[in-house]
Amino acid sequence: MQDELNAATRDRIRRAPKVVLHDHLDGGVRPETVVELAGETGYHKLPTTDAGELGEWFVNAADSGSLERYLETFGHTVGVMQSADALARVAAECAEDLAADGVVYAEVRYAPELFLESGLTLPEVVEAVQEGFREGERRTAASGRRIRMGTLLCAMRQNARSGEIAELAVRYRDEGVLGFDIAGPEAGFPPTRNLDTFEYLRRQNAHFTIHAGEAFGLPSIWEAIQRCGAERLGHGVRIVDDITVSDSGSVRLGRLASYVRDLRIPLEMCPTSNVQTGAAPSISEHPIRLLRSLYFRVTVNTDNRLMGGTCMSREFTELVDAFGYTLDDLQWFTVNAMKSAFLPFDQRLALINDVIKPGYAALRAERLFTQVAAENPA
Ligand SMILES: O=c1[nH]cnc2c1ncn2[C@@H]1O[C@H](CO)[C@@H](O)[C@H]1O
Ligand SMILES: [Zn+2]
Repeated sequence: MQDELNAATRDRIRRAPKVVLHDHLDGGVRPETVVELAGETGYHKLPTTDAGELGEWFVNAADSGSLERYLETFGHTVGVMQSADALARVAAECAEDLAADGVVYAEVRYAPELFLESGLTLPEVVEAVQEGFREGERRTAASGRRIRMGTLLCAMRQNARSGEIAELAVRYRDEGVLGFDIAGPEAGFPPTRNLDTFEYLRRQNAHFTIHAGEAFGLPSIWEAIQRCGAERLGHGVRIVDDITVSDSGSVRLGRLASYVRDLRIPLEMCPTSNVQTGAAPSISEHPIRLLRSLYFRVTVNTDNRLMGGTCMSREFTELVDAFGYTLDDLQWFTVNAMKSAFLPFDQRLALINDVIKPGYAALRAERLFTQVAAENPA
């Protein structure tokens, strides 16, 4: 009976309240929208103008085994998002799509510096996206669902604009920008290139996460935490390199892995994306299983819904199929994510107690009543 109540079926996964902390705006555009915006803006470089084919093209091209080649696919989404209207549309649709998948709280990130090709300024980019997220929240509410959107601004590791982007994040902190991130190719661009930026953010009491331990190993995670002061790790999968599991099954954590676990540093894990970039060999061999079993602060995320052909429900489904996770596990990941959000503490607590826990409880209880109904047919 307990198993029955706790079973994570496809339908329940979709309806369960979910939280995503690591989702890129320019990695989650609807293929139809890419095609339409390309037509409107005269962007001629798309490999096809058939939306179905384009969606498949993104997934296949991103399935490259290399982060650098994975990132090349963003040229097409970034290319069609160069106007305020395009940015607002993509942001509104992002909120709607996440909400339709049962996401109740999302932190979505993007790099403002990539959207200046047609003359927008950095503040204009941020304002357009914020307006789009607000519109998406309104449309979602009108459809009877609820989603709360937060924004993270990324600086690109290969560019030298992180100071400016951090200032932008601080300037818009009361308008829904909750934090900062460093994204882009990891190898050759250590986060310590931006030490001044991180010091500035700490002086401002601002939040930041860093993509680390995805395409590069432990030194990158160590730098992100100990030299830069990252509160969360984007991916962080390579932390397993500091964990030894003996043949008998006993586990030894190195000092960095212990530190990450002891301080409850959130790992923004993105299973599908990690397989696509070669950071993990397959879902069934993904380090998330070991890290979850050791009670690291693991969260589950989409990274790029377009490039991964994915959504939160699909990420959860893959994990349920691979590891036999139940609703209890999915609730644990979701509460972990909500605890780790850059939203103020009182609001995080309210979302956990008033939305997430009751949502999972209702799913378990439903099964209880169908059972009773089946035993006592009218
Ligand atoms: O998994 C990732 N690792 C590193 N960088 C990424 C990943 N996914 C997307 N981006 C980069 O972040 C930028 C801002 O959204 C994207 O344009 C892409 O270049
Ligand atoms: Zn990412």
